[in-house]
Amino acid sequence: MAKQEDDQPLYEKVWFKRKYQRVMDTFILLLLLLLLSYRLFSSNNFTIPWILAFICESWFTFTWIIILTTKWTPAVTITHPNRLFQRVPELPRVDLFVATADPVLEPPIITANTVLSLLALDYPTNKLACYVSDDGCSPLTFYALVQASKFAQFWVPFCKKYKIQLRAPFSYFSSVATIDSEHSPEFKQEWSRMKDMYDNLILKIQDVTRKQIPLQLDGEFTVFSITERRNHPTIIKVILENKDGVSDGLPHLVYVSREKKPHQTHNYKAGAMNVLTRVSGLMTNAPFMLNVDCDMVVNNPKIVLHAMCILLDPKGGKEVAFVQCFQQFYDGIKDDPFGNQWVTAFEYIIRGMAGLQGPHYSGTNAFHRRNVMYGLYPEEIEIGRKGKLGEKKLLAQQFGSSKEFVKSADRALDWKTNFHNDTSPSDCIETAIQVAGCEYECGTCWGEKIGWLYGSITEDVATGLNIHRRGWRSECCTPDPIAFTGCAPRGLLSTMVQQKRWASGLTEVFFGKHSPLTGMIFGKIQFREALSYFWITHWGLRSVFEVCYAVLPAYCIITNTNIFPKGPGLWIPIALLVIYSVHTLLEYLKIGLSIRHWWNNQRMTIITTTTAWFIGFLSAMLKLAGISDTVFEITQKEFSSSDADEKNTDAGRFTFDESPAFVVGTTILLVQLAAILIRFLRLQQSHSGNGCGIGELISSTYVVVCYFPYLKGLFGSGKYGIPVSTICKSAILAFVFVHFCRK
Ligand SMILES: O=c1ccn([C@@H]2O[C@H](COP(=O)(O)OP(=O)(O)O[C@H]3O[C@H](CO)[C@@H](O)[C@H](O)[C@H]3O)[C@@H](O)[C@H]2O)c(=O)[nH]1
Ligand SMILES: [Mn+2]
Repeated sequence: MAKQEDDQPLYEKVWFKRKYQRVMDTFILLLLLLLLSYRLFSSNNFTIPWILAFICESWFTFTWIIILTTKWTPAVTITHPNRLFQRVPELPRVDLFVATADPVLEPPIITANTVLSLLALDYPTNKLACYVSDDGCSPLTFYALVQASKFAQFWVPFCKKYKIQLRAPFSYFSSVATIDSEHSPEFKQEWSRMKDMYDNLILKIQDVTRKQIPLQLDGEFTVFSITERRNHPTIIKVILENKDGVSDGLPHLVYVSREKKPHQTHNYKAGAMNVLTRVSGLMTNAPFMLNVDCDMVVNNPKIVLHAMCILLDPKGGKEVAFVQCFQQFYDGIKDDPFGNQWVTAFEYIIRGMAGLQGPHYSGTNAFHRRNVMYGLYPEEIEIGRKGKLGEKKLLAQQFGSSKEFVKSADRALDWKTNFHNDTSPSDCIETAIQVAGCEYECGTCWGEKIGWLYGSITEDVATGLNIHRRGWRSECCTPDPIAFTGCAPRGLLSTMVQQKRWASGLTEVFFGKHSPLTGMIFGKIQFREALSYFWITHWGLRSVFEVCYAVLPAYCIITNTNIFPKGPGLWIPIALLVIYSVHTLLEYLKIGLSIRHWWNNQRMTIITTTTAWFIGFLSAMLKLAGISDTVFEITQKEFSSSDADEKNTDAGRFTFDESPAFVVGTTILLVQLAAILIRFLRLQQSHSGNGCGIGELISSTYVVVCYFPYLKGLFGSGKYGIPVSTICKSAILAFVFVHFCRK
């Protein structure tokens, strides 16, 4: 019996078929091919718009093939944490990384909650260490963490004693706002005490944030009195230290604000992660690292155990470089008005990738192997790095000049999961300050071959791609309840900032030296995996085709030409639109989403690709041309206490500002409106025979329907209206376009 248990795997991977989906996807592909061949063989119609339409549709067909192969063989992983204790004599250490960068866009109370939820994980506390990177170098964030650590002394035991699931206090207290009589008096008493303490914590943090009580920069805080955000020495503070190594105490908690100098590039989040990797390498050197964004709170306290099932599995585990949990949100607005919750993308695309070489790394909610981050290849598993590159001199060239760090890296590169340092964090502060300096990486492999990669503001995709390129696999971990939840952008403006950043970052990857294509040809990215990476990284480029396809019908109406067939041929694009819509709608309904959710997402796909992605693409092009650099603009996170929600009755309404993305959108809308107007006033140029038909009118109207929130914005006021300057710019552009068409 015991023997049998020994043989049971720690996790299973189950591939499944979505037959109906396969049929529909294939059918849509056939329709696309039919449309393309119709275009090829209708020789009477080789006009410029016709050829442009053909090029765009070829591109769409190509991306459809990619989506189809990505979705073809989805898989789920089932983990068995209860077997872990029988199979693994000693659980390995895990270092927990949290990144924050701006105390205004990322309120410290959010970071404090994330940290509290991590400190309270169901895992031996002497095996955990939590490192917070603060790129904002903010005394407020530090203050919030210090206060949170005091609260943690009570909060963590409370959570563990009563097996609380939600261990970020704000999510717990908003789900359990009052307690009823069925609980024991003891629990009630402790609950009230916790609630009071937490309310007190919020008050304290809010008071200093709103500057009602000035933060005294003395004692622990003195270092902050001489700092500027972009010009300051490294600050490392050990806030909590589990000196006795007890398994039911509190984990270490370390605050790190890496050195910044005004003219030194700091590589945004990737740079921050690399500093945490080195600092933690000196302090705890855990074989595994979990990284989360400051807003991603733990939703399933057993998540580390689930992830360890995959990473420690004797068979599968050795090929798996990282375990990715889905990005899900606790404050998503109903029916996803801005299309930033990605529910279907995870369900269909990422699960699809999970059935191939594995999901891409999405920047947060991922467990990494330290030695893989240090550049290890799967072949080096058994021998470790020692055999080949073990020489200390070589290691120092790659990892930098700190002897202590090189030693720790050397140990990490040995394929063992139970290595660790015996020193305690506060013993290594001086060496840690050295490795967090902004010149430490000069001349080393950091950001190139080691750690999080530089050069793209979507460092996550680049880094994951590089790991897959070396032949590693990755795995999804989707336990029930879900692992982490975070803030989804709550408005159109922050959504646009995020989407623009992704589009430019992904374009950088697409055209960079670590593109999916080179990864496949020169590396070990499998063919279908490379295709799905192609899909992720082509977002910026896709916008060019989408913008082109959106203005083509308007062009045709104005010039009285056509891109769609007439007569029976017109049924091909109509059938495509209808079947595609019904099929995607069913995909939404099948996983419990509403029709409204589906429509919002359809609409936002058109709006986002033609605006934010287009601008993102252009800025990546400027970077590639060496004209300007791309900047990591942080997404705003809002701390949603219940009263803020009440005020926020208009959540989901579109708001606008003067950003260039809105100029593009407004121009596209005005061009369609102008075209439709021209058509109804019968101002079109007359043509013999081949004039514009109903197909173009339908398309143009469809674009207007998708852009309806913009139409409302034209007449809206305040933040709900498109700024006059934007309307003027767009009107001029639209006028130039119409004029150009009519010439
Ligand atoms: O200079 C910087 C900039 C950002 N961050 C942190 O990076 C994280 C992600 O930034 P956020 O603005 O929340 O980006 P999202 O749009 O939510 O990010 C998604 O996309 C990013 C890549 O574009 C990934 O890094 C993220 O993990 C992923 O969640 C946050 O914790 C920031 O504090 C830093 O530490 N330093
Ligand atoms: Mn985020």
